[in-house]
Amino acid sequence: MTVRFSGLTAVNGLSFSVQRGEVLTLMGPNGAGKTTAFNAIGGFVPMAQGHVAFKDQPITGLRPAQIAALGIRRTFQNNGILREMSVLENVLTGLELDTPSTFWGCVTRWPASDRAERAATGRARAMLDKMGIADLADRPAGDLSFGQQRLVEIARAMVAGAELIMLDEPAVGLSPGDRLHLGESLRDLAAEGIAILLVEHVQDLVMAVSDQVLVLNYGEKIAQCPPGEIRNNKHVLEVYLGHA
Ligand SMILES: Nc1ncnc2c1ncn2[C@@H]1O[C@H](COP(=O)(O)OP(=O)(O)OP(=O)(O)O)[C@@H](O)[C@H]1O
Repeated sequence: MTVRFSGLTAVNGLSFSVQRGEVLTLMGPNGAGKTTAFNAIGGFVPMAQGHVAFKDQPITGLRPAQIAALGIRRTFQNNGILREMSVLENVLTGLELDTPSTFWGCVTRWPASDRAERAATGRARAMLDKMGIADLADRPAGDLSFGQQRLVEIARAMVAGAELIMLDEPAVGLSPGDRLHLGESLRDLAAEGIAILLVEHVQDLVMAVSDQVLVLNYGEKIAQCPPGEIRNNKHVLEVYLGHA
C-alpha cells in the first residue's frame, strides 16, 4: 500500500500479511505511518496505490462499516471509551452493526427485552468474562483504570466476532501489572485463532506478545523479524539510535 496526503507520502509501498493466531506489531518513530497503515486497511483513508485482501477477498475501496462487518475491528490511539456508559453498554456498541435495536434498547432502557437483546447482552458478558473483567460489567466505564478500559475497548472490538483486530497503542499509560494482563489477553485471543495487528512503542509488551515486529520509517518497511532479533537489526539501530 501507498498512502499520500497532498505532497506527503505517509506510507510508501508497504507490504505485509498477518495470519490467524499471529500477533504482528508495527513499530517506528512518530510519523512513520503506522496509524495511516491501520486507517488504510480499515477503509478510513484511500490508498494511492496497492490493495488489501482479507481471507483472500479484496477489500480495497470498501467503506469502513463494510470492512468492520467482514470481521476487521480496531481500537483507536486516543481512549475511545464512552465514560458515562456502563462497561456492558460500551461493549454492546460493538454489536451495533449486527443488532441496531439492541444497542438503543440497552442505552435507553426501553422495556423491550426481546430475545435479540438478551442474546446480545449474553455475548457482551461472555466477552467481558473472556477478558477477565466480567465483574466490572455494570460499573461506569469512566471509573475503571486505564488498563481495564483498554480491555473494554478490546472486548468491544471483539464482540461481533472479529477475526482480525488492530490495536493502536493499547499500552499507553498502563501500569506494569496492567501491561502484563493485556499481554496475556492478547496471547489468549491469538491462541483462539484471532489475527492481531498492534501498533505499540512499549517494549516489554512488544517483546512479550509479538510473533513478528515490522519497523517502519518514513512510511517504508525497514525491517521485519521476530522480536528477539529486532534489537540487533542494523537498520533499526540506525533509526532509533542514529548508528548501527
Ligand atoms: N489526515 C492526514 N492528513 C495529512 N497528513 C496526515 C494525515 N494523517 C497522517 N498524516 C501524516 O502522515 C504521516 C504519518 O502519520 P501517522 O499518524 O500514520 O504516523 P504514526 O507512525 O502512526 O505516528 P505516531 O507514532 O505519532 O502515532 C505524518 O507525517 C502525519 O503528519
